[in-house]
Amino acid sequence: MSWGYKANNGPQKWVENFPIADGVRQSPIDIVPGQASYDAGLKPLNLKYDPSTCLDILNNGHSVQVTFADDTDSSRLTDGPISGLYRLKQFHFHWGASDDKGSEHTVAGTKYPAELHLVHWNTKYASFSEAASKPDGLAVVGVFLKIGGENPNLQKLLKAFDTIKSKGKQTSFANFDPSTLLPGCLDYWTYDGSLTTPPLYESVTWIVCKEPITASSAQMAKFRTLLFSADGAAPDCMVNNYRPPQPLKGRTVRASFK
Ligand SMILES: C[C@@H](NC(=O)c1ccc(Cl)c(S(N)(=O)=O)c1)c1ccccc1O
Ligand SMILES: [Zn+2]
Repeated sequence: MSWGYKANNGPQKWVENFPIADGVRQSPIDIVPGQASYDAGLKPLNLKYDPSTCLDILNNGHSVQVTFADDTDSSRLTDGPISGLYRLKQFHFHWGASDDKGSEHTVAGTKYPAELHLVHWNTKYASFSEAASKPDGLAVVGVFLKIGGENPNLQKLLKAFDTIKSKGKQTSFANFDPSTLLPGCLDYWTYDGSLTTPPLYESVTWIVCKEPITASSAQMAKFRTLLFSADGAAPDCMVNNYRPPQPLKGRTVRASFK
């Protein structure tokens, strides 16, 4: 049986096939603002995305993912806590069965209804898959979603959901600008962590934005119409696809803001 988010294959069981689940730099974590240390040396994030690199949107059986052409530097992240240039590979979300949970990172114990992850890989390596297992291989920008007014930029994504309801469904998705999903203020916390899904590689520089973006409760309900299950199988709602916070194990969380 493959990994998932249920009692019999979920986060508490992942260590059986992925022993690094008990590693020293696992993600997500609970971010405690009062314990983060302000670092004046941290640069502002420099994100530049080219909508023409947007390729398609897919239900990978664990989340909904939008993938990008990463054969050029036209959608990339520089500065912030990283050195060098990291190319955008994909973005995806994690969310709950109800509006009171769903994010992977938490802030002083507070759970948000969802969390967006923009996954970038270090161009000192030849590809995403080569970078994914290196300690400085990946940089993920995390953005919390909170319940508020309808988010028109999210609406473009949600409209595609009916065509990718079940696992393995994919459809072309062009000219989407992921910067429309970023908050106005790019203050962030940063720490060394891991993929939050198997294979849980400890290869991620996490960059978690302090300011959430909004989604309406109806938009959150749309995420919950997606299925973990493939066409023809018993429908299994895609909800609670989040890993809970992991032990900090002595790591420092830095803040880009006072
Ligand atoms: C669910 C999906 N995971 C990723 O693609 C993924 C990749 C990199 C990062 Cl950094 C993250 S994360 N959540 O830490 O931002 C998630 C997945 C994993 C394995 C096999 C198939 C599959 O679809
Ligand atoms: Zn993720």
